Amino acid sequence: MFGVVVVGIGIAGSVRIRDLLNPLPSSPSESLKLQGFVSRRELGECNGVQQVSLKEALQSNKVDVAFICTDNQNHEQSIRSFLEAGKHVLVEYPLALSAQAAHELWQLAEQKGKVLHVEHIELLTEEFKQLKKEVDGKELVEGVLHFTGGALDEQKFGFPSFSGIARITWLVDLFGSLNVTSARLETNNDEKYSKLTANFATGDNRPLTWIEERAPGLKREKKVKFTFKSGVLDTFPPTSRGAVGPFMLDQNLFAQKLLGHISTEELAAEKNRILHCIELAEKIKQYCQQ
Ligand SMILES: NC(=O)C1=CN([C@@H]2O[C@H](COP(=O)(O)OP(=O)(O)OC[C@H]3O[C@@H](n4cnc5c(N)ncnc54)[C@H](O)[C@@H]3O)[C@@H](O)[C@H]2O)C=CC1
Ligand SMILES: C=CC1=C(C)/C(=C/c2[nH]c(/C=C3N=C(/C=C4\NC(=O)C(C)=C4C=C)C(C)=C\3CCC(=O)O)c(CCC(=O)O)c2C)NC1=O
Repeated sequence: MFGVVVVGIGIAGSVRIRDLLNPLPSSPSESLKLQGFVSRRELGECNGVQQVSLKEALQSNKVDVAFICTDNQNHEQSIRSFLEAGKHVLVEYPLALSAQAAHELWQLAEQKGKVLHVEHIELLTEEFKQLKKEVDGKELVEGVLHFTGGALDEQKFGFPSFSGIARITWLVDLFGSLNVTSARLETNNDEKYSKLTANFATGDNRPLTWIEERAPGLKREKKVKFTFKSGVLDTFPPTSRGAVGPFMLDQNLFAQKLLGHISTEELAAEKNRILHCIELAEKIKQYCQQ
């Protein structure tokens, strides 16, 4: 059994508590036991789970694992503290808000011999799995991924290439390692509007464009237009709702890592993808600030 604390009780943290309290029968998640949660607010109790202080969570020998579900700007500090205290860590993406911090945190986890898992529900949705099937085996000519969504506070969630890292992860998972060729950010502070445009080249030197557009009230939506030698893909293939939600799938994967059931090859591939995506986010930020 691994004792767990959840840190940060917003949307993601609440889903984590729900899923920890209701593990799928006979799934790896049954080896996780929720011991408490950490919040800056005085919540006392949440679904029968006790609030604990950050200090208690770090020091308690009943806690083996921390789920970090706070705003992005807090991830680095929280991960560092829990790893230093000898705990395994699951963190909601993005791992950190700079490539350097990401590398340091990974090094620390390895030094401490602890699992550092970066949630990646964007790869675990039925929508993405179907898209990946469609794309598999096709030869890309050029492509665009356009995301729209509500405004995010940059103070809390970081530069848009980091808060939007799930879109980079999609492109890397579909088309392999990428290079950033240019990027720009347009903003209108009065309207809390931001539009990031990043241009990539694939390993075969094919162009990919990512647009991340955010403003209050903008609907959370993704559009793709992938031109292949064999034709254009510009609608998402139809999907049925998966039997198990993406956060639960991610939690099961994490539990399998704790149990030592994931191969070293798979772990290394995941680490490479995560660090590669963070490096792309960093390069995009640099281009935008030039
Ligand atoms: N909402 C979602 O569907 C998904 C969220 N994520 C990630 O999950 C993280 C949280 O996102 P949301 O839950 O959507 O945001 P949110 O704003 O609803 O929740 C963040 C919570 O963390 C708390 N918090 C911040 N600093 C803290 C600290 N030092 N100690 C304790 N609590 C602290 C805030 O008060 C807030 O309640 C982000 O990293 C986000 O990228 C990732 C995938 C999906
Ligand atoms: C309803 C309001 C709503 C909010 C405020 C919300 C926030 C939100 N959703 C995210 C990702 C995500 N959110 C979801 C899914 C959900 N997340 C949910 O809160 C719910 C209800 C679902 C529905 C099943 C998924 C699958 C991702 C991964 C990225 C993606 O594929 O879009 C992220 C991480 C950053 C990002 O990739 O944009 C945030 C902050 N999502 C929402 O849907």
